[in-house]
Amino acid sequence: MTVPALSIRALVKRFGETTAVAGVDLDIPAGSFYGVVGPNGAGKTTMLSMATGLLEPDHGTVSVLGVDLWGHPAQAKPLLGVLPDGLHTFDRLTGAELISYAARLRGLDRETVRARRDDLLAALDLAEAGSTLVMDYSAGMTKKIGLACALVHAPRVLVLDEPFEAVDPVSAGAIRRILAAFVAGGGTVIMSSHVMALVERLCDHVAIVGDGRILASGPLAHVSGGSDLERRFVELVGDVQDQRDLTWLQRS
Ligand SMILES: Nc1ncnc2c1ncn2[C@@H]1O[C@H](COP(=O)(O)OP(=O)(O)OP(=O)(O)O)[C@@H](O)[C@H]1O
Repeated sequence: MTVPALSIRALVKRFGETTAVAGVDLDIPAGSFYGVVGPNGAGKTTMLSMATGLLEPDHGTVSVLGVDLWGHPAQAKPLLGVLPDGLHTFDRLTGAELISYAARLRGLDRETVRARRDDLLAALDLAEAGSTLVMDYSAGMTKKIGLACALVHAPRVLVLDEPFEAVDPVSAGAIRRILAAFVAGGGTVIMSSHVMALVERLCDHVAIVGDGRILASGPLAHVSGGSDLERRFVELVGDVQDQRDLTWLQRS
């Protein structure tokens, strides 16, 4: 069997009384486009943060293409490209400077940095915004520059927290094309999203997370079980329990 892109074992994270991730085991096949879905507060961001070296687990292991992430971070991290949730970045740099900075940190030479920076700015429709400070970017532009930084060193595995959030439809199309080409070229994409239709359209595998656990995982058709993903999602995580009518919103 080929080595999984990401292999998560017995992963646990607690914040005080809250168990955000409650013992997760998950294998993400290399070459897959893997969706991670779940209700608000299910533990997706916490799980992906631990799976990418941003947050230390209380317990458990993570391997990236067979390399122990927390044991050998210097070998494992270059394999990853990460778009974290709520990117906190050096926003007093311009977009172009930020990409160059990310690329230089990864040890790319100046000529490669310049060429890739220009390619990414053009492909993500940020060429004009390249000389604008990131602090003046819209939410969607900030997402796109974060994605450019995640891609610039040509990683093998991309882990993206809500990559389409706040992104306009034209830019979303560009991102979809970039990600599809990345997977077609042998890369692996792992993406969290709340948009079921998007996951159904893009992903070939999916995991449904609830209460810090994996409720279902595997090929999309298998998890959806002949139904649509949204229905399966609600079946597994449950609907809003108190569905009271906000009658005071009605004028007559
Ligand atoms: N730094 C933190 N300190 C305390 N509690 C936290 C922290 N980060 C996450 N949590 C808690 O852990 C749980 C899981 O949060 P997490 O952000 O991982 O969920 P999520 O599935 O990404 O949610 P969403 O879909 O809303 O982004 C929540 O109960 C949250 O309140």
